Amino acid sequence: MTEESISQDLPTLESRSVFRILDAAANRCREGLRIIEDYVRFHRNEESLSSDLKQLRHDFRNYWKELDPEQLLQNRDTAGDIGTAISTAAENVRASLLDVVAANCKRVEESLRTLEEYSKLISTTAARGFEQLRYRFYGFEQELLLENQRKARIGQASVYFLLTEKTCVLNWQTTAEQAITLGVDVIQLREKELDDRELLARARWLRDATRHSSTLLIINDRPDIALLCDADGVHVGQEELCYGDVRKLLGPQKLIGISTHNMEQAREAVAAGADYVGAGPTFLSETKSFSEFAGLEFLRQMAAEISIPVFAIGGIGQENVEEVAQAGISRIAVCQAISQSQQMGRIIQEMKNILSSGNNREENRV
Ligand SMILES: Cc1ncc(COP(=O)(O)OP(=O)(O)O)c(N)n1
Ligand SMILES: Cc1nc(C(=O)O)sc1CCOP(=O)(O)O
Ligand SMILES: [Mg+2]
Repeated sequence: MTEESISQDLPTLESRSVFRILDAAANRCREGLRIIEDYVRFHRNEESLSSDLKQLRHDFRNYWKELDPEQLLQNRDTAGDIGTAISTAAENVRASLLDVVAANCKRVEESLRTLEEYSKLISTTAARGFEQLRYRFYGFEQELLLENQRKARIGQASVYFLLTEKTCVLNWQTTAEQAITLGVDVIQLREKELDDRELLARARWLRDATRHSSTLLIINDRPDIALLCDADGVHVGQEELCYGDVRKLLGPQKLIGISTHNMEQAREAVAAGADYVGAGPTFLSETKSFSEFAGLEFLRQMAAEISIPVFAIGGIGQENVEEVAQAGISRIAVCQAISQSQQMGRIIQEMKNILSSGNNREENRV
């Protein structure tokens, strides 16, 4: 039997069945890919993943053409398909967008396996092609679903603490331990003058201190240190490595935050796939000096447009967090409001209460 004409040796009835199976599997695969692509495009707004999925759909079409689409169509018999009347209760209910995506990931994988197996009767090229697409799609599924888990974790955060030793009134370890115990949602190790070994040792200490807490650990600037200490992610500014390169280093499970100072940078960060953004500087900061301030107006624009978590930053504390909340932002990143505080627990709770007030909550935005 030649590679491309195996089907001519099949009994007619079997050939017809094979074409029906392949036609149904191809439709299931195409439809599942489209559903996932719509989610990435319209909900996640991620250009890179969207174009990767579009390329996979394009490659799928090339292997599908190896199967004699005319034959598939001629042998379609939807009226005679007993499967159209069979469905389970679970198939008709989805609890969340993530459930829709997860269910369609499985639909795509199963249909690619069906195409791979039955194509072996018609075209070895197509069979091998569907096999490779299946392996590629497993990577997409991991990135899609793990990214959702990652985004869910940062999506719950409201108070994010930047830990810099020289700003602490207590020693840095005590400050960190108190902040974690008193409920900061994220702690970021932000040190610019330590040598790499001391920075890594400090990062590992913080990993141990946060491991059994609900506090996420982020490393500022350094994806290498974040990787070595198994941090939850890294935060990079406009001058550090770009999102795509950091994602190559950290893989799909780690959080990547990006600093933004204007709407163009914010849109770029969302399009790249950032898990969250910092937005500032808002007010005069004792920790870092700036020649210009994005201020509250930038926060109002961010609150109105940006779909991923936005952490306002820059000179924010108990005395002005209300203004941040009124601008529509429900998350803050602070350094000295916590590191200089003599009543850390009260400050953290008060800021959380103000940030959780009604008018600035993201879910209340229409
Ligand atoms: C949460 C958060 N937002 C913004 C920044 C600032 O990062 P960057 O612009 O890279 O400046 P440095 O902190 O590196 O001086 C941040 N660190 N965290
Ligand atoms: C590190 C940093 N980045 C900012 C930005 O706007 O990107 S503001 C800032 C300083 C944050 O410290 P504090 O809360 O003590 O002002
Ligand atoms: Mg930086």
